[in-house]
Amino acid sequence: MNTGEKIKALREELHHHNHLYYVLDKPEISDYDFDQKLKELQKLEEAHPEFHDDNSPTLRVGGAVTKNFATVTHEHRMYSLDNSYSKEDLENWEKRIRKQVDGEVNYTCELKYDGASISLTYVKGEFKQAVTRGDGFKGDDVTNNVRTIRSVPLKLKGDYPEKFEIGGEIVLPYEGFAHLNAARVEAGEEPYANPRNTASGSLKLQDSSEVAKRPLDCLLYGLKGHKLGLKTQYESLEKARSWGFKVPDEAILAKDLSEVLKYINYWDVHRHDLPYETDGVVVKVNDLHQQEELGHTAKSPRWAMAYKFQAEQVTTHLNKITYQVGRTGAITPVANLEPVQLGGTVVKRASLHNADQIQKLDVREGDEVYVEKGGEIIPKIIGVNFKQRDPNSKPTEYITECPECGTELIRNEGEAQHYCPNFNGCPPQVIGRIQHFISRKAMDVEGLGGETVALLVNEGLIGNYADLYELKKEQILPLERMAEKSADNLIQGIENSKNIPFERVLFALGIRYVGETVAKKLANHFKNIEALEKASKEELEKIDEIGERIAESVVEFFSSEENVKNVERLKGYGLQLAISAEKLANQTVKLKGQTFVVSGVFSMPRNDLKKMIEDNAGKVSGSISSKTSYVIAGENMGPSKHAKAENLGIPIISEEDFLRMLK
Ligand SMILES: NC(=O)c1ccc[n+]([C@@H]2O[C@H](COP(=O)([O-])OP(=O)(O)OC[C@H]3O[C@@H](n4cnc5c(N)ncnc54)[C@H](O)[C@@H]3O)[C@@H](O)[C@H]2O)c1
Ligand SMILES: [Zn+2]
Repeated sequence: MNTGEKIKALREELHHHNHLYYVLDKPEISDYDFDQKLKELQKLEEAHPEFHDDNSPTLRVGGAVTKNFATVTHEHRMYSLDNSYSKEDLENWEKRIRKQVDGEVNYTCELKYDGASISLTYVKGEFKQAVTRGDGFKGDDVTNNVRTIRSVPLKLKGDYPEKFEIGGEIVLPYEGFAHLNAARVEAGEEPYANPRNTASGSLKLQDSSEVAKRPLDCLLYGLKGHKLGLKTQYESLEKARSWGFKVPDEAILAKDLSEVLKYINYWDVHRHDLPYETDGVVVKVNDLHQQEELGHTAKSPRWAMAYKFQAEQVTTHLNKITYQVGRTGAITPVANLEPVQLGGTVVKRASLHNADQIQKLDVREGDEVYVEKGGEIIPKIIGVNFKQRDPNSKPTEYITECPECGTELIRNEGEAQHYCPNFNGCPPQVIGRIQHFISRKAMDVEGLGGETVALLVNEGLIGNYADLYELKKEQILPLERMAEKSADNLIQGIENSKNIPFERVLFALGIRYVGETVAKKLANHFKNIEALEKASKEELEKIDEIGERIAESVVEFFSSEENVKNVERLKGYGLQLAISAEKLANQTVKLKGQTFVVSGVFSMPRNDLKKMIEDNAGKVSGSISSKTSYVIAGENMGPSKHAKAENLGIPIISEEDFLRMLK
């Protein structure tokens, strides 16, 4: 095939897949494969401009009008987005932008909602019309269908403009999707393949009362109109939200590309915690003037770029669901899979998180499941291939007893996780708690690792962390792989841990919900373990940022005789169970009741500054709000923070001003 024929064939192939995807909602290849083919075509076209064609899929928005609805010409054209898959792609995009606009460029980062593109028109605060993207110039009038979606406001509140359009995405959240499919399977109908295509298909149903039965949602992201009086994309999101639109608040303002990348990396890992599908992040030049300067290509705005997550996804068979018991007794359901190659490793197990997740996805033993890997975390099951479900399969019944010790499981109200309450008798809890105790951020016992802890417990040499301090060299020498030197190191490591400060000992105790930060708070507040032991739930709850859940957990911990005995023993061995005199001397309550936001670069490390605030009973907060007492500004403080503080009338002080406050 020569190049011309190759280009022609690719175009035809892509037209065909566009039709399957946008019109029939039944794609036959993955999005990734589609995008690769599109990229290939793009490259060929760039290298061979002689084959230019205005109708090429590289130059046109992929959809079409369906003729099943009234056709509406868009007043404001609707565009697609350019895609990037790597840091380099984004950097190149940024370079291009910088050449075209003057001044500083900030970005709004939003999630890329995976559904069907829609434009809503509002006049005098009332919902008037909803039109699909279609081919970008014209779309289908689906007003009656969209009216049935509860999150689409029919009447707006606040100071909205007289007339405007707002762009958004109609999505089908996971939970609704699973329900919908379960009902279909039960009724002997074919289940839907994925939420995106189902959302898009639902929108095109002829009977609005059918649409009303689909739990669709509408997420909005872009205002269009004349004289809206807006300056930035971020501001327009806030405004739209204030008028009553569902604008997800995961969006952030990023001052440069490194912040953009941070956002991307975060959501690449955390996107599965969202109730709906996202396939990436959309980065937009924040300033609307700059956006205007940059303009559009035939297909996409130049001021925006989608970053698509690499969805490394496979399907495999779920053989069995088993349950793991963690050190705090929390139960995690685990999917045992038919081994499958994914992202360079063989995956055999995937987390199912908790009972809600199993229910949400409606996962059952024997299902074909979609497994995905994001970042460093263990793979997740993100859905079920309902088409291949055995019609006789039964919903998963969650266990009621601990798989390790047989104790009846507990699930507190409002909590996702079940747990085993047999704190001191459940083997994985006993081992896990000691492993946590010796870990680096806790007692940091050198020469002792997690496997040795398990060995010591299984050999009956220790049963809790206090027992560590009774260990003798002669006892551990006979253990497997233990030599003279490693035994000495172990004993020395345990001895050295007696100098670890109180707050870390408190963290090491492994009280549920008492993480590093909470441990620090409690240590600073109570100063010693006796005071903490005596504290009532009410007293604990009075402390800043200590909620009911933590307070209950602390009280519960000290209500166990066994725990109190262990703590007494630790005290007896000489562990630090009170704040040191030296540290006490540096503490005051001078900043009590005051909240500080620290921003910029200072003469001392920022963490030291924060520690000084906390040591003097002040509070550190990450973002400026009306509750902020002072903003301590260092060099290079971000302009948006500066503006926000000024707007709210919050005093901005220097490092020297702050130090003077402490004098
Ligand atoms: N598998 C297939 O056969 C097949 C066929 C055609 C298209 N596709 C997929 O569809 C993609 C093309 O679709 P497209 O043209 O809609 O582009 P796109 O989905 O890559 O991006 C553009 C759309 O993103 C949406 N969007 C979601 N969140 C947004 C936000 N916060 N801000 C702005 N826009 C947001 C908008 O509706 C916009 O129209 C392809 O890259 C491919 O992945 C797949
Ligand atoms: Zn148990």
